[in-house]
Amino acid sequence: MSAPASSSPSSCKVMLSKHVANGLLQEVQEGLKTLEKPPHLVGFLANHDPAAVMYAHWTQKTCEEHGFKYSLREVSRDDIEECLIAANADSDVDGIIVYYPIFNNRQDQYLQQIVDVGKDVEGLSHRYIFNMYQNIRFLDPETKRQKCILPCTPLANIKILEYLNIYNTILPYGNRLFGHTICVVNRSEVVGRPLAALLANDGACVYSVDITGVQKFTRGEGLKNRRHEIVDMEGTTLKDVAPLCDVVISGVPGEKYKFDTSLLREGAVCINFSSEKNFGPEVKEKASIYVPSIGKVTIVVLLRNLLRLIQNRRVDNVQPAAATERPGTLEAST
Ligand SMILES: NC(=O)C1=CN([C@@H]2O[C@H](COP(=O)(O)OP(=O)(O)OC[C@H]3O[C@@H](n4cnc5c(N)ncnc54)[C@H](O)[C@@H]3O)[C@@H](O)[C@H]2O)C=CC1
Ligand SMILES: Nc1nc(=O)c2c([nH]1)NC[C@@H]1CN(c3ccc(C(=O)N[C@@H](CCC(=O)O)C(=O)O)cc3)C=[N+]21
Repeated sequence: MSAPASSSPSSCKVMLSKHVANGLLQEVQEGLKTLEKPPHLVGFLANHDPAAVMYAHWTQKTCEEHGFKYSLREVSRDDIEECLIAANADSDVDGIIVYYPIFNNRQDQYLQQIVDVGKDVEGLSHRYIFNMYQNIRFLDPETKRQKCILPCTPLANIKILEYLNIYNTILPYGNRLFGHTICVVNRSEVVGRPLAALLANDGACVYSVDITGVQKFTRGEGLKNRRHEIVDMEGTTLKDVAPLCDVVISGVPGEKYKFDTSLLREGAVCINFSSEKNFGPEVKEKASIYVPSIGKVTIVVLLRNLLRLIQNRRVDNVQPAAATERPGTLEAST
């Protein structure tokens, strides 16, 4: 019996993030083999935010399953500053993650700057954020042996786009998104804005959409600029830009928000990083590929960042004359 011609099954491929996570995990396992002892990640929990508690426990589980040591330190917010200073000085601690929000104001940014650059697994230190926006990829631009740390959720989105071959490896590293038009719905300082900047730095034309409007991030005509520039698109809304995009990435918090899939270009790639489902089931009628969540990749990226910190530290400890060893596998890609 053949299927009725009128209702052929949807041709959308639903891609689960575990496939990307498993590939990255292999890379992480290779890196682990080169170490004498398991890397030690310390998580500081100083709030009762359910999302943070869940993320912490989930990170712990992933660490323990894959040969990393994880310590969760639940502290009062009045003690967090001193605890961070102590962890910076403790040679038993390789990486530090602080779960936010804690004060939910500028004091959180202050705390982000206390974590030692050599232990900052989330790349929240000013130096990493500056280098990211400025499109400076190495801590040592001359010798290119120490890669900068990138924030986990934006980098997880990039790893998914690489897996989906949206990154075109025929093009040189740094230009591989040239020709793509990407919509990012969310412009928070922790995910949406860094993500838009990273994608534009890699050559994409990015429409960054938030509750206040649309901004366009690009490297200019023919990628003439070294880093992205931002233009405010006054009077433009999601309705105008979404149909232009071959990739749509959405991360709006709250269960009420739904991306209007009637705006999607036929065959667009759709990725959701919100903890809620920003795309309804009808997305499959329009999209070519739909990635419903990315959390698993985010956590593996966190572990990869931790290994990179250890690698960077190793390079730091080698005398320049002896520093002829080639960068390891972890430094070979983004
Ligand atoms: N899967 C992962 O690895 C991670 C997921 N998340 C999730 O991502 C979501 C966003 O987190 P944050 O960026 O920290 O939140 P946030 O509240 O700081 O930012 C939300 C952003 O969405 C925009 N927005 C809200 N309503 C909108 C609307 N109707 N139309 C267009 N834009 C709108 C806001 O303007 C803002 O730019 C949450 O669900 C969070 O749980 C966050 C971090 C990691
Ligand atoms: N310094 C810091 N960095 C963070 O990245 C951070 C934080 N603080 N504080 C708390 C929030 C919350 N957060 C989430 C991560 C994954 C999902 C998520 O949705 N994960 C799964 C679904 C979870 C499930 O299995 O049910 C997924 O995307 O597949 C949600 C929320 C990170 N946060």
